Amino acid sequence: MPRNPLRNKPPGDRAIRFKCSLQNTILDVLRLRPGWQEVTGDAEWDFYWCDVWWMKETFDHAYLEEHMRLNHFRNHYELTRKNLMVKNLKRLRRQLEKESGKLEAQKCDFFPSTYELPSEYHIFVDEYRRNPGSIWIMKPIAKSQGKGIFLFKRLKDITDWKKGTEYQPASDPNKETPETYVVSRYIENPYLIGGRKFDIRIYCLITSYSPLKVWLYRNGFARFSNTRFSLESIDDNYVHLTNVAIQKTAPDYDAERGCKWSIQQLRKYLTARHGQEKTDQLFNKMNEVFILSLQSVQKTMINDKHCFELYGYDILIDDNLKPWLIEVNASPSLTASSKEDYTLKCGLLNDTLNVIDMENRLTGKEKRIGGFDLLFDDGPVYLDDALISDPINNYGTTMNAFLGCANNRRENLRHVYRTAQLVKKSSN
Ligand SMILES: Nc1ncnc2c1ncn2[C@@H]1O[C@H](COP(=O)(O)OP(=O)(O)OP(=O)(O)O)[C@@H](O)[C@H]1O
Repeated sequence: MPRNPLRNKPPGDRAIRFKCSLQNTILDVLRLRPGWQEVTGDAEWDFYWCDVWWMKETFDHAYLEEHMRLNHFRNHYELTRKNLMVKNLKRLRRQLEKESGKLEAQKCDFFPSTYELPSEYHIFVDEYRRNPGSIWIMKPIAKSQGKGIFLFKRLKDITDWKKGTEYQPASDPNKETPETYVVSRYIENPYLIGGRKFDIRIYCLITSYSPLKVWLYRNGFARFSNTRFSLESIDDNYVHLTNVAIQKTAPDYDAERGCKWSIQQLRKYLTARHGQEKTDQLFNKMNEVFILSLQSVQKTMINDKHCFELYGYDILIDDNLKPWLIEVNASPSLTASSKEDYTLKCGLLNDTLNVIDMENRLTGKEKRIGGFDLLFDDGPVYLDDALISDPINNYGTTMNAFLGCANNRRENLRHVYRTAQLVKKSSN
């Protein structure tokens, strides 16, 4: 019997040959990995950190040997394209409502009301009219780093924009149809720290969709806006968009400070202000967001044992301590914006490679590998008490939520994961 059922190790004792399409921390990590050797061009490889274009253009024609591993699933975009993510989440909500009732379906209300434009324009207009005075945010589905995003209040802003050059297919001879956008309810009551808005980046590593196996990274970060939050100036992206790509162009941006907090810092702050229980509830709800969103695409994803995916989740917290899913990134930025950021990303990537285990060192029974905790393995994972120690550093385990009430811990967790269990049962 092989020790690890995935049996990644290439035959013989030769080096693990890797290819890498990116020129940032991942390349540094791969180059420093003992026993790994870089190959380029058409050379044969065992491990390829590719870009999403390679998946689209080449994967379907490539023959992959048993031990080869790739960092994307073929149709990763089911979760990472803004319009498809919402379509899949809406479907999950409908399914839960039909099978388990409205109350369970409400557990899926962690994404703001969203419509695809132009295809759902009329449904959006009905919703817009039912919510007079609300603020909406428009985002092109195929762009990132805040490009093309704007906020609006009046329907007229949309009609004017539709007439404008960005939307009109005629402005680009290669475009036959208008660019697809999503329009979402803008979360007008974000949780503020020092008067500033922030969002949270958390990493989840999926090593299989069937069965679903999810690893959660304990070290994420909060990204702050450089400018105090206000709803007066909805045209000011520095106030409303917290992505680093936008914030780093602000005139008073401090590159070394980088407007970032570690998750541990954030957790300490929230615990001091709201107490352990409320903070734990927030982090448990986030775990539920990760699991339900992944379950929403589980059946649609083309599972392939050669593939894994490191998703970057963007979560916004509102002033009621409710987490909102903003988007999921298939290629979360691996470029470091500061020394701390470089350390975090190198740690994340090294631990990712440790979980993928090309070296075939694991038994397959591990629940914690480096900074990763196993969150879901065809069902919620309950870590052994020995792994539960420091509530601040153990954010990802969910167990920490119940320190101090050990007897209730499992019961509470079962409650948190009830919906995930229902989804699993109904998918079988
Ligand atoms: N519905 C919303 N309510 C409030 N703020 C939002 C909402 N959607 C997005 N934002 C803000 O806008 C920023 C950019 O949004 P989003 O991440 O969807 O765009 P993007 O261009 O794909 O960015 P990324 O660089 O993360 O790929 C978020 O970081 C968040 O601060």
